[in-house]
Amino acid sequence: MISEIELSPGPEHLNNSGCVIKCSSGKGRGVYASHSIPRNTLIEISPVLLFSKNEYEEHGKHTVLDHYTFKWTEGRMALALGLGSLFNHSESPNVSFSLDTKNDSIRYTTSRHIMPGEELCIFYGFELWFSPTDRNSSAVQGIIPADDGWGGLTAVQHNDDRSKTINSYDGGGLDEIISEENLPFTKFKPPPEEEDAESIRTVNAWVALYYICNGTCNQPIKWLKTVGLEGPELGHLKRIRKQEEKTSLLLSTALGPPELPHDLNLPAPYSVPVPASSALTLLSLSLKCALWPTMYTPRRKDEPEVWTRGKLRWAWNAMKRAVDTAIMGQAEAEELSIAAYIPATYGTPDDENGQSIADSLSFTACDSRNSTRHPLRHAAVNTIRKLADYCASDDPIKSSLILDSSSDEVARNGTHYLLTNRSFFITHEPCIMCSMALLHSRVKDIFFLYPMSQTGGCGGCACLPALKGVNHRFGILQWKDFAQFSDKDIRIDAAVDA
Ligand SMILES: C[S@@+](CC[C@H](N)C(=O)[O-])C[C@H]1O[C@@H](n2cnc3c(N)ncnc32)[C@H](O)[C@@H]1O
Repeated sequence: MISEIELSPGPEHLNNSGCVIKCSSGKGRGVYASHSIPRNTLIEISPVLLFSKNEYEEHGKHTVLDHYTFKWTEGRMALALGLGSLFNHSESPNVSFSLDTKNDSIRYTTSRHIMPGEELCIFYGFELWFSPTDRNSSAVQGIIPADDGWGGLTAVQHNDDRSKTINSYDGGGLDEIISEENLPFTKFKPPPEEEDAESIRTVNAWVALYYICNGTCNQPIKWLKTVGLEGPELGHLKRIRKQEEKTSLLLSTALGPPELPHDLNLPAPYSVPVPASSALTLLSLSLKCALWPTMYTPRRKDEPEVWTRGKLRWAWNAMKRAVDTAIMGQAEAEELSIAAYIPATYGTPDDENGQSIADSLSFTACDSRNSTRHPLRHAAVNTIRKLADYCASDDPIKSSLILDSSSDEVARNGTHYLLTNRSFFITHEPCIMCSMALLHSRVKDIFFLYPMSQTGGCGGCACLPALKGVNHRFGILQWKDFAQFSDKDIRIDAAVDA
């Protein structure tokens, strides 16, 4: 790493974010930070020089320009002026870029905190024309970095694969509703919901009971609101039960009783069975409320999810991303060709500065059990783990993971789980272990391409969300036509756990 003193001050200061040009070992010139730069800083806006498709095909692509140009709209190619052409490629980029086609420029923003002297790199895409110096462990660990979705600095492709992998939902109105029979996937039909007293699942929870003195004593309720006992596991239950002059407080599901404040003079807590999930029908509501007041979150059985063209475009891109990641993992690290992708929720809004936060909220990983010699490093688990690591970080935008906490789905499943309200895309039907990990993470739905009849946990050899005793249901959607994503065959042995 180059020190701050070596880099500044000096004639290399080319922009006011303190980015300088230096020689980058084995890569030619590169862009470096002369001082630390916070995450999400716009460090460069490069105007572009545009080449028409013909001009580029006939001339540009036969020159060195082909190593510098970005794919633009309408088949055009763009050469970034300013610093834009000098960002080198990395598989763990620290800068993301967005094409501003209205203003004919490219905007470069740091995707994490940058240390002084660090090289600033972007991700060019999966198809490189050179051997990158930093090609190393990232693919091997099942960690594939974020792509800006534009394919990066690659030349226009003419091969058949590209024509086959065009998103057929591109173009047309985003809000156009696509009818059920024209959806590109089939939906697994879950069994009926619990309806009788026997099928209600419970968990034991600690409760404190007290008597209201003169109807005014609500300190215990105030204490409960501030004490931080509210875990996601109790999100489907009301915290207070009032029965005439008695009030009971729902405290926690911890193994041992929680400690109560001495000054409130509450009696020792006791443990009672409470419903393990919210009520989906009125019958189930009355049965569950007899145990403890429970939230009513009816599943709108007769109203299937509405799919618009825009949402299908989003889903198609997400599935394509999983397929590309699988192909890359197989090619680069001889992994099994299985990969998963968790996209940001459809319609994720930009931040207050108009910057997209979707990339920061998206996670992808391929299977890495071969390279790591770790039998549990499946693609689904690797991807969930990346999301979990992100949730454990101090990133200020991570609260955006829960985009609509008022939705039925969030209310039903609790707001604090890793995959609450999130869709999960995976190339192969996940095995029982991965399906259980997804269930525990409260995934909203799972999309896959290849069914795994001998090992799958989403209808193949078992169907986890349909099992009696599990406390969450998720949607299962199998894409009908896998050839649309790639002409490469990424099927795996039927006996393998995906
Ligand atoms: C857009 S230019 C980047 C600036 C370039 N280094 C220069 O000095 O002009 C792309 C070229 O940089 C080199 N390059 C970029 N990233 C690299 C990497 N990770 N490893 C090796 N070479 C890289 C390749 O030669 C590539 O064709």
